[in-house]
Amino acid sequence: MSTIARDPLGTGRVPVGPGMSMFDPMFIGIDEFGEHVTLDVVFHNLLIAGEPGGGKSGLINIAAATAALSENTRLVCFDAKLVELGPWRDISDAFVGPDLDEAISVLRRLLTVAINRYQWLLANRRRKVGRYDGLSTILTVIDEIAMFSTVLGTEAQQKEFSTLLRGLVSLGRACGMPVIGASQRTSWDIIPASLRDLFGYRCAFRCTTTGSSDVILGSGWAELGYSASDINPENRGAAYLLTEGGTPRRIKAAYLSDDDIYNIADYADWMRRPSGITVPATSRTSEWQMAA
Ligand SMILES: Nc1ncnc2c1ncn2[C@@H]1O[C@H](COP(=O)(O)OP(=O)(O)OP(=O)(O)O)[C@@H](O)[C@H]1O
Repeated sequence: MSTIARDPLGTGRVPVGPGMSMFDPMFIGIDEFGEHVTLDVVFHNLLIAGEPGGGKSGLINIAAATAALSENTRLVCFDAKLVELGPWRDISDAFVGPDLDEAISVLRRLLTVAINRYQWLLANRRRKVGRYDGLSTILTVIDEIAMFSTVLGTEAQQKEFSTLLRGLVSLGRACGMPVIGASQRTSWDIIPASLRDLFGYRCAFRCTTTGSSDVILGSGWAELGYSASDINPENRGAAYLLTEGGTPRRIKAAYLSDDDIYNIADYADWMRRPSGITVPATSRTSEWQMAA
């Protein structure tokens, strides 16, 4: 009789390592023709915005789940509400709740890692990291940017957070440190064009006005007929996705229920233990190594 060492999903079977990589296309849903929609997240930042209940957290969790199951990938989560990204806290290198001091300190550390990686790239005569460099992908996921940039802390701290975030979004993409940021509020003060334009991928879930849709996708798209205000409020998970150089595309994001999310998070946690079947990222540590 075979013995199952550990079976977090309670399926009675030994799970097989998924062998996923952040360098592979990340599946996020289907388009209006039923075709798979995938993103190249390692080299692009993703901005997700739209009115409450549109489906932002669903997409964020798809990305977090992919990262959690991918080899050599680390997660850094910012979630002032705690519960949206909470399932991933045990496998995150850092999980920041409603604490702006901590948010600033974690962003500073991420920027230091990014700068060290550029020094490494320069020393190795390279312009961006590759799949076989051995450097981990560090995915930073921020749910509700506005909580950190306008609600918590003092004005000076909020400004510092916004500056550091802009720095990470500008630096991260070539050194394997992409950022996925979400916002419920779709106004210029929360998503200024100078920040938005650093996101190569922009996903607009249902918005109330054409103006707020343009804040996410970019000025002029609503006039050309691409406005997330056209999305039926009942059609949750529907969005316009703009990828670099393209025109916005109607998509329906994939969706994971809360049970799915916790099952994947438990499985990822088990897989990441040294005794698991694979060890996707070097073990969790409170101090990131210089370029790992
Ligand atoms: N892709 C999807 N397919 C089907 N249903 C979805 C999808 N995404 C979201 N939903 C439904 O819509 C509800 C709200 O989704 P979600 O929490 O992701 O919205 P949100 O935009 O993050 O809201 P908030 O800003 O309040 O956090 C979900 O509980 C789910 O029932």
